Amino acid sequence: MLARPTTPAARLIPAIDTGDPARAKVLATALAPHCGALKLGLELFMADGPHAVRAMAAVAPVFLDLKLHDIPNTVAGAVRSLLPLKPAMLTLHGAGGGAMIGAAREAAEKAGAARPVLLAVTVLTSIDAAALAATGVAGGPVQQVLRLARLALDAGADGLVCSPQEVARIRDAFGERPLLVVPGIRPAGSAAGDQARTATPAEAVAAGADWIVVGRPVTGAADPAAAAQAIAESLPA
Ligand SMILES: O=c1ccn([C@@H]2O[C@H](COP(=O)(O)O)[C@@H](O)[C@H]2O)c(=O)[nH]1
Repeated sequence: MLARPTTPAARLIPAIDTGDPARAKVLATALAPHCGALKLGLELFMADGPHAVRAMAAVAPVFLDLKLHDIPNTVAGAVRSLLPLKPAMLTLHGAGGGAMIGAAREAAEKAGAARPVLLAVTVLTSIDAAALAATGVAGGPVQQVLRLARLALDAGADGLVCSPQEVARIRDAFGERPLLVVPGIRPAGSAAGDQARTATPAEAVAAGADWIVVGRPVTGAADPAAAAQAIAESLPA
């Protein structure tokens, strides 16, 4: 399994969000020397599938963010189908429940020591308190993140995806054991876009994030490698 990062640069996971495989290759090649892993999500996977994963894995560990969410049997099958691609990290949706996460863990164990880190997505970082309430969930984002975190960790998830605004509360409740991967990161002065629960890279790491996921502030910069380096340099040692 991918080990916890030990240097500031290794904490950074740029999100390679593009449907253009050629652009993805350019970004991955430029950013690989400045990060701990590269995130490949739905946009690129829908466009280029397993080929994109193999191409990215040739330059850096791959955080495959597909947010699997289905009945346990189907998610276990999806995990088995993904294992030959050797993703370093893989996301499941925490709202899929304990049986789904347990089935995913059992399927992932087939890869032995090389299995991917299994991360449960809690409450998407684009969702604010009002949007969460509109889905019928009682309590605010922090309460729901802690509820889903307990369920996921008890069911066999290695860690969680949460916003920087819940990191300290998760550390208080669950200690150092869960691996925390944190999107919703915005360097000072950068546009929030559709992200609702945000913090700066340094704030997220100071709160206890293991990895930070940064997409547009890096990939939309004139020099993505320089933007990644600047973020790494802003992090506590
Ligand atoms: O709750 C979540 C889960 C995943 N993401 C992903 O992270 C990146 C963030 O990109 P930005 O451009 O920095 O906003 C993106 O790939 C999301 O799919 C998330 O933002 N929030």
